[in-house]
Amino acid sequence: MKNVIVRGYDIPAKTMVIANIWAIMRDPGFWKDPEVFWPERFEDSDLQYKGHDFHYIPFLSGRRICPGMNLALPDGMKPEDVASSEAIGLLFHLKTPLQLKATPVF
Ligand code: HEM
Repeated sequence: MKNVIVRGYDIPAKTMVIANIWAIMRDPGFWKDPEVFWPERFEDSDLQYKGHDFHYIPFLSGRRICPGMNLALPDGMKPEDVASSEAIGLLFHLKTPLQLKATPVF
């Protein structure tokens, strides 16, 4: 590790640098009306969520990227079908087991 300068800022070796993802994903330089909830903005977009488009990183990027990124609800299952109530027992556990659908990335 060594001291570095990033965009004019001196970063001493061993400094913990935390990226402000909240601000990045609301940067008006990249996003039209960034504060507006407007999911349709993604409809005809080429943006990828896989950590290569650095202004759109809901699962982060790099080696600590979310490993659950490619999981989804099984076909035909709706969010309201996910039951989170517990069954009685010594330890609490989900009454209905969670189901996961994995999608290959490569
Ligand atoms: C829409 C759903 C999800 C979103 C937006 C999401 C987002 C994220 C983000 C941003 C991180 C990085 C956090 C950080 O380092 O500060 C992360 C990490 C992680 N996510 Fe997710 N996640 C989602 C679903 C899931 C699911 C379904 C699983 C597991 C079944 C999962 C497992 C993990 C784990 C284990 C990490 C830690 C990875 C590490 O630190 O190396 N996530 N997620």
